[in-house]
Amino acid sequence: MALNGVMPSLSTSDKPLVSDEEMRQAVRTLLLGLGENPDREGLQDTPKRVVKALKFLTSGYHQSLDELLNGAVFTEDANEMVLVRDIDIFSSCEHHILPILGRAHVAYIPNGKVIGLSKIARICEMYGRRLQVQERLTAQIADALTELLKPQGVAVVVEATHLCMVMRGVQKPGSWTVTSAVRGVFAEDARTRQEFMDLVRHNPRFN
Ligand SMILES: Nc1nc2c(ncn2[C@@H]2O[C@H](COP(=O)(O)OP(=O)(O)OP(=O)(O)O)[C@@H](O)[C@H]2O)c(=O)[nH]1
Ligand SMILES: [Zn+2]
Repeated sequence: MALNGVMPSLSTSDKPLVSDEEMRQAVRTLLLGLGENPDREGLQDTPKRVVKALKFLTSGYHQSLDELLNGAVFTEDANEMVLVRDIDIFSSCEHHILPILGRAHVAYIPNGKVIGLSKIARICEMYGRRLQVQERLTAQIADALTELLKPQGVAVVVEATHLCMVMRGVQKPGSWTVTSAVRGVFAEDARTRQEFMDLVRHNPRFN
């Protein structure tokens, strides 16, 4: 079953159009453009490190839902809301390639099938490790769960701070962006949506 209709994914065997060496040269050029000396001791390995780091931060392009799921969808006669909240998000904004840091809260109401809970966090990671806008990240998580489980509904809230708005540009360190995507019963029924929002707001810590 093809599970990648939600978003094109590069397969691990796709050959990159640009070699690592070319990428390293580009980073070296950036350093020169910044007025740095790329040959000084501290920077000698920087092009290599930057390429490695960027590849990791975008490794979600090379993952697929199939692979990530590892078969962890189980038949279960459950009809109540499942919510996994406070999933860390480390993504990169596609406009500046600067971090988007935050949390995702993901809920669904099953329709005969449940998913391994860790897989919900893995889905967030896969889409997070791409160049993103927060709206698309949020929608992709919701669409992936919809495609995988055909549940009664899915709701996703992402709360994040964009370092491009904190460290540069408008420089608003306290700003948080909240995005949501609702599908199925969460879109159709205000009470179900409200229940989700109440659970997201509730502080669940036992202390
Ligand atoms: N909708 C949306 N916008 C984003 C996201 N991440 C960054 N942006 C915005 O993308 C916009 C890009 O605007 P531009 O004017 O082209 O770029 P810029 O000159 O760097 O803009 P400033 O950040 O305002 O300095 C900015 O307003 C960013 O805040 C995101 O996830 N979603
Ligand atoms: Zn940005």
